[in-house]
Amino acid sequence: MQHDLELLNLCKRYPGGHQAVDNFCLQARRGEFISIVGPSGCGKTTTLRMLAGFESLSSGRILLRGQDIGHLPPEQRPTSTIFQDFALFPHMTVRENIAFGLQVRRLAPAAMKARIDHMLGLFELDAVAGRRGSQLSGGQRQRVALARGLAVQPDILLLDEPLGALDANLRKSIQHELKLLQREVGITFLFVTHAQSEALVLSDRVVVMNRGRAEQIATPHTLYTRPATPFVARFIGRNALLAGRVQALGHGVALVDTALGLLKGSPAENSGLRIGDRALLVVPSEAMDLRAAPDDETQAPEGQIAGHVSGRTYTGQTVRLQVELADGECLSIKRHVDHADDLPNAARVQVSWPIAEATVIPAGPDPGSCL
Ligand SMILES: Nc1ncnc2c1ncn2[C@@H]1O[C@H](COP(=O)(O)OP(=O)(O)OP(=O)(O)O)[C@@H](O)[C@H]1O
Repeated sequence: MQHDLELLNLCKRYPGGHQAVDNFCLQARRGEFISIVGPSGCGKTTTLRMLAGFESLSSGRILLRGQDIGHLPPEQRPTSTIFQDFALFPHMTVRENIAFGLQVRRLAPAAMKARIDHMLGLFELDAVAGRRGSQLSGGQRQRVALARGLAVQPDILLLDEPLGALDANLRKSIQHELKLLQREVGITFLFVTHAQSEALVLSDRVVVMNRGRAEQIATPHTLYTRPATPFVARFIGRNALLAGRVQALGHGVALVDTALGLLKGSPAENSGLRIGDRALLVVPSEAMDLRAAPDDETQAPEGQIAGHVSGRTYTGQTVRLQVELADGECLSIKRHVDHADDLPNAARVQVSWPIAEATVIPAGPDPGSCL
């Protein structure tokens, strides 16, 4: 199958030697909504700018439907970019802003008018078509930016934190519109965001970037349930990470010898784990079950861990109980507010999880993130 977009071993080394993007690879299907998330400075914007042509590649290739576009100037690439500040021309009207890219592409006047009218209708901007960019609300400016980006009928829409400047309510409603729009126009979206939850809600797949590299590219569900690296396990969702060594492997189960006893999980696919390897058992907070320890049990049964409740935070219908373990580590476990008082502070508890819902991954090098 030919991919819509292929990024092959993209590298960017800025003058001065900083490696901002390091062998970044991604293949996207036509119409996919892909987000790139990662800590500040990990190379998200640089990747997007290389795609748009605003930044040169140090090495690597960008293929669009098989054609190498990596060395074309921005105006010759079939991409549109929407930036966080929307970059509208404040002195131009909404209509003129949308017309801009079409004029650059020298569209015939009749075709241009038809295209602009269609965009004004699609984004419900007819009523403000004559207003200047400086006279619009945040939401309207965002819609003009989208209309301007899509008017040129790009093959790929690149979005760099396009919702970052909006307040929380507007952001939610525009998120929804963006998803509907993407389905309607059917083109590939590449979306850079700091907001992990936004990426997980909107995307077909998410790229988790760290230090210029794609650590894992997967569906939101897989990232949550099967993180492939220690960085992803720390960055996505709320996971407990228990360090140890693999003691046994077989039948889809890995037995890990940890400071808290022998614990079980499911080895990550293609992890190459072997007996004796240093490993992390990753247990999602949602998978953890908590119960009071029976008085006559001083140690947790095999496969479970013992601790005591050391604090709680109420968040509406749910409570997060902090559970301190024997090694001093703390877990945060969600519980319905109705069951929170069953386990008062200082109560001795046992924590268990379904083996299939915990993932065992290689411990890897020490964790780190971009500075
Ligand atoms: N023009 C430049 N010259 C030198 N270094 C740069 C330049 N632009 C970015 N960098 C560096 O490259 C790295 C990646 O930057 P980039 O803007 O791609 O990160 P990011 O993941 O988008 O960050 P943020 O989430 O903070 O926007 C950073 O360390 C940054 O300081």
